[in-house]
Amino acid sequence: MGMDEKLAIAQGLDSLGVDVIEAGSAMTSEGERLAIKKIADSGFKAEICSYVRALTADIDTALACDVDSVHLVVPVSDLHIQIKLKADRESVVRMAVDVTEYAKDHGLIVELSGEDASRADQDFLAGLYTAGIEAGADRLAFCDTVGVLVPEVAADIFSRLSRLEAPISIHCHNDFGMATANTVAALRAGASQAHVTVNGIGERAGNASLEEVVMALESLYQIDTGIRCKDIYQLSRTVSQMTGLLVAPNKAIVGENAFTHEAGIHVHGLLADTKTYEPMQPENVGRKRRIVLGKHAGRASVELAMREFGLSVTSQQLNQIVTRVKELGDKGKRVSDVDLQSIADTVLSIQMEPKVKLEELTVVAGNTVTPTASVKILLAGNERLEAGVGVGPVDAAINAIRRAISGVADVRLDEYHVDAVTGGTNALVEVWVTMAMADRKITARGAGADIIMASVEAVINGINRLMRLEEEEIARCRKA
Ligand SMILES: CC(=O)SCCNC(=O)CCNC(=O)[C@H](O)C(C)(C)COP(=O)(O)OP(=O)(O)OC[C@H]1O[C@@H](n2cnc3c(N)ncnc32)[C@H](O)[C@@H]1OP(=O)(O)O
Ligand SMILES: CC(=O)C(=O)O
Repeated sequence: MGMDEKLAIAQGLDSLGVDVIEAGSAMTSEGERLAIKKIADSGFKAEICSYVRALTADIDTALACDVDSVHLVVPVSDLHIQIKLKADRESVVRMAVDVTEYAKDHGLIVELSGEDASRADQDFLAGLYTAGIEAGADRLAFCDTVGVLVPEVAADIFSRLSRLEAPISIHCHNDFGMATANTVAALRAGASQAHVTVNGIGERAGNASLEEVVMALESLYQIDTGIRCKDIYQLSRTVSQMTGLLVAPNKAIVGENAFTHEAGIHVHGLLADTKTYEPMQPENVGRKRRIVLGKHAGRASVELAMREFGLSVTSQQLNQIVTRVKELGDKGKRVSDVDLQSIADTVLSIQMEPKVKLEELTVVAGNTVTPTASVKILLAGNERLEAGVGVGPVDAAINAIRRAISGVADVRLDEYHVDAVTGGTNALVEVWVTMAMADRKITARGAGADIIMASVEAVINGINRLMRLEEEEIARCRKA
């Protein structure tokens, strides 16, 4: 991340209500120093911290960035002391004490941290912490650097360390997928702070995730963390966009599917009470519930979708629609709103002419031209010609179509996703879009060997669906 990205994330963390922002390691690079200084000088409520090694030169670098505090890390396992640092236990304690005193003399808050603490001799570690407190350390930290803690051991260690005369943080890595569980166990046993990262990003398999730790404490232990939970999802999206690190769809709390339901049995239960299949309300973390259709759909979910479409169906028609949805699901397809509408139209024998039809599309792209598209469409039988430019040929084609229908249907493209269904450069692609007009949102699909045509098909399907929904809404209002 560059300075702008780091600053935006720091702003998000500060608004979320975190106590300390570790803004980076000041000794890393000039760019990192500029970013840390900018964050430190931004007047955030949170304490701004820099990671430092047990070296006075690192303290000087952090001081030049105007930080409030340092996360002063000292290797404490024999493996790290002897093999990595080529030192011994006594000299490590001396380094910790000397650099803590140096940092305190220069006005910094010091969090003295044991690196690889979970593989260290715990008596030696306790002695080092005590020496650090005597040298002025304000807080301590215990790093499970390679993620080998388990919750029982974390609880056992922290029930002893929490007797020391300084608050102590838990810092967990996720190599075995245990970071959240270990963090929560340490907090329950007396740790007073937790080091966490948004979306669980971090070295190797990452660190304990902020959203998981916060929501586990809030929902499972009824602990008020002081975090503005409703802003968690927005910050997760910001971090993902700014780092380019995609969040897995099934990631707890912030994954695309964390509040999405497809299974018919689940949707049936949810309709009676959302608590049946949701351990927390999606709104609590800034999310919305989504019900999608696929081969696991049941009558209850399809009936719900029909009601949302404003269609009333008989029990027999409902069964037919469910069967066709499952047939599509069996072919490995997600069922878009447009797919469902066309299934319902077939079963209910409804014949609708699409409002928008593509007549012609020409796209020019290459290394010496701005991608440009021209379209001829029929809009309710009237010919419209338009052109558009874009960052690429797909963008240009979609912009041209949106211009051709503007004034009649002002649609937004909220999400665009393309999958190669088969391999190779002649792959069959499937394009999936989420489109919106005013506050209505729908999904649509297009497929083919030509990525531009598949994209245009998906977008035109979506536009037709949105225009039809609007027409039906107007008709309902007139009737009422
Ligand atoms: C677990 C964690 O440490 S999480 C934080 C990790 N953060 C970073 O690594 C920040 C990014 N790192 C960097 O930009 C570079 O590694 C720098 C600028 C810090 C150092 O670069 P270099 O001087 O080229 O050293 P290099 O990275 O090869 O090796 C690290 C050096 O730090 C020493 N070191 C490592 N940890 C510590 C520590 N906690 N205290 C004191 N010295 C340490 C190593 O022994 C090694 O010293 P040596 O070069 O005298 O053998
Ligand atoms: C400091 C750190 O990231 C660790 O030891 O895990």
